[in-house]
Amino acid sequence: MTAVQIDGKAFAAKLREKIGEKAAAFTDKTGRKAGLAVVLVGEDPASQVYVRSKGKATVAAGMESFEYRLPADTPQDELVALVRKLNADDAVDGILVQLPLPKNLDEKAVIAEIDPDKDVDGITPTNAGRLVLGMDALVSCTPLGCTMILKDMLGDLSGMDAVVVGRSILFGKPMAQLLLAENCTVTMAHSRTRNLPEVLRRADIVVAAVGVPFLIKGDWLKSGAIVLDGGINRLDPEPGEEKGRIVGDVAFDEAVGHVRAITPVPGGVGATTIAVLLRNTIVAAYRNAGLGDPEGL
Ligand SMILES: Nc1nc(=O)c2c([nH]1)NC[C@@H]1CN(c3ccc(C(=O)N[C@@H](CCC(=O)O)C(=O)O)cc3)C=[N+]21
Ligand SMILES: [Mg+2]
Repeated sequence: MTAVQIDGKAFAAKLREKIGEKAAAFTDKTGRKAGLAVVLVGEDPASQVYVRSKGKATVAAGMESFEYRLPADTPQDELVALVRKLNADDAVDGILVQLPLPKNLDEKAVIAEIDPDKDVDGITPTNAGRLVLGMDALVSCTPLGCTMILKDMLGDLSGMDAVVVGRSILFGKPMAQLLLAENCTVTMAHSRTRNLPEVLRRADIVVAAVGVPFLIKGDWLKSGAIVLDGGINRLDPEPGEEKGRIVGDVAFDEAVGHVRAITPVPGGVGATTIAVLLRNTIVAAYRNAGLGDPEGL
């Protein structure tokens, strides 16, 4: 079997078109653009890839982008003060603090400061709780994008065996909740899982984001599997390359000849993540402006 390559860029482009319309309508109704604030502390490589794609996409969608780049040794109280300032700023509808934070910072304490109504990553205790309880919530962009891709491809996911590889607050945990809500049988695998190939063997759906290049081998996957690769790993540069290539967590070249469908890296899940971030920002902007939910997103 040769897999369908899922075109994350095309999926994202369709979503961005709808978002652009909502953003324009928001500006008509309120007299200002919806705004997204991004805070990057230090130099995490995956975060740098994200920030680069994000600023451009935000402006292209008719929204405003506010970027804060802070040194890795920024003190806790300064970062908290910035988050509080953004919480209070009416021009800011969404706040994204890039994770992981440098080790000298208390990540949980920073996250708890974010206004849940501006929490476009869905990582505050309020939004995480609301997701688990099946209430309306802002939900982390990568897992929400993966769910949108799966539903677009398959329609009903009921009864499917899904394996989520990774258990982070941004990816694995919300991903598992979203798949549960779609009536999948969900298994969560992670760095202490004993026999990952065996766990993966029965998966109809594999969703991975752990940050280990090529961790998942082609022959670990069953031939009918649908594979969404959320890994963003920069390899060391090959001779003649200035920067290393960005690759996923799945050995794509092996898997592509084997499974039913797979997302490439780049151009798959990551491309969708950005569009979902804009989606969450416009949803937050509408709700906070008292305009209700924008339709069709
Ligand atoms: N609080 C927080 N929320 C996040 O969602 C978050 C984070 N922290 N920290 C870093 C990771 C990484 N991440 C990416 C999302 C999209 C691309 C992306 O745009 N990828 C494109 C372009 C890649 C390229 O430029 O080559 C693609 O895969 O096609 C990359 C990386 C979000 N993260
Ligand atoms: Mg893990």
